[in-house]
Amino acid sequence: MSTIVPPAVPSATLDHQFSLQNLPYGIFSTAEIQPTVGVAIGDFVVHLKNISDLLLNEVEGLTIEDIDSATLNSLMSKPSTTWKSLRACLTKHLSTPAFPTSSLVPLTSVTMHMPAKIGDYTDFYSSREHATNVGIMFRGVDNALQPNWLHLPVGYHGRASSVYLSGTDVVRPRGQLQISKDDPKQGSQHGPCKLMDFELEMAFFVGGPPSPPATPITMAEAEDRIFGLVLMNDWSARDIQKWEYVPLGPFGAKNFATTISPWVVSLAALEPYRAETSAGPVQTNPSPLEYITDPNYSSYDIALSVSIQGPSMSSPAPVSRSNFRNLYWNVKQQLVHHSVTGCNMQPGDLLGSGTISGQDETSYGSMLELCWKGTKEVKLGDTGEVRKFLRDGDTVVMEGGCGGKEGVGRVGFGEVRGKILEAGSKVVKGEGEGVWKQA
Ligand SMILES: O=C(O)/C=C/C(=O)CC(=O)CC(=O)O
Ligand SMILES: [Ca+2]
Ligand SMILES: [Mg+2]
Repeated sequence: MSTIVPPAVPSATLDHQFSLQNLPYGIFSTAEIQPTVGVAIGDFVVHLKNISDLLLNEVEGLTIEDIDSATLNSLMSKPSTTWKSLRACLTKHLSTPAFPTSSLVPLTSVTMHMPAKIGDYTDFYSSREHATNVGIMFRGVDNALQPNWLHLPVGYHGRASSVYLSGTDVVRPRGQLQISKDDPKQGSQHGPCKLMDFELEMAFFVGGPPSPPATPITMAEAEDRIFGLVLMNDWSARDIQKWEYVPLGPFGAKNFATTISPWVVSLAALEPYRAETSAGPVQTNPSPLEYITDPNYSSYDIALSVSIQGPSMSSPAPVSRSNFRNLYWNVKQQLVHHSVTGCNMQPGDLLGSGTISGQDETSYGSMLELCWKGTKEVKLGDTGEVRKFLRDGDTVVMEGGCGGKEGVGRVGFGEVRGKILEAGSKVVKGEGEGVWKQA
């Protein structure tokens, strides 16, 4: 556990989201530096290639591709022992006054890029409160939580190629919408989504060498197969979803855009913030089958928030505050269940947590729940503005981090943000791989 301020980077105080405890990985570039691997520390990024002699010498199994590539896939594909010794090596050198400051690039001068080439993307549905709330709204109180839900982490395979980086503008989708809200027999019409929504999620990147087919990952192996976590907004078109989801689940309502934050935070960084078993949901009624039983409920105390900034507002107003530990199924259980049938897991695969809603209505992770399918208005601070679903020009900002533990550095995730553009708007590639902006 790192409790000191690195002498060569005085900005990395214990209160800084990129304290010495964090050391998240990302892909950055500047006017002079092509996209490459960096580690955030205080107000700077460590340019790993710049200290490659030191790292390659001391970290067994590390290669130059791992620390100088346009994605983190090579580093992710290494065994967890390599990521752990890289972290230990960085921590050791950053703790000395002799750390070479010539390798530090100011955060204000960098452009961030997609952290990895995502081979496959899966999204879970692991908050009991979210599943219950959506179930009540889509299927009624009696069928809210399906009979399988407490036995396995429900999920669906999403679309990897439309996972974009924070900052991407999201064009309001067009699709099929039910003509009558209450009577599906009247059929559908084509038009712009009217019930545009966000979903507050986190997601993890699979790490370690690719698993061969028919080789399920066990609970004992799971932590060594999780490279790190990011924030995620799973943009959702609720009216498209309502009409299309029967019986195979989400399709076009969630395949047009999903955005993630650029810095990947390791489980080692989160370790001091592991949630007490008593702080998480109890899994005893029913107890999970043995292959997904976690002896110590493994989750993390990560505070999460969602804010919305309308076009006429000067800053985003908070609409929800939740916590990662609200999830019923944890990341290890999600990974193990995903592979139980023999599904091969690859470094760079992205697994979304599902919308993170808590019990309190101020902790709901989607507008669908916050406005209870349009029956309530959500106030945007004291601006006088209210919302049910998202309007064109609205920017959604999600933030997350761990902190406030005596003597332990903060571990922040930064933010994931995105603006809604009017249906039919054109976008072009923005600054940074994985970013799309209004044309
Ligand atoms: O039909 C339903 O119950 C709704 C499913 C979802 O909205 C899927 C989803 O994205 C899961 C999640 O984020 O928790
Ligand atoms: Ca989702
Ligand atoms: Mg999505």
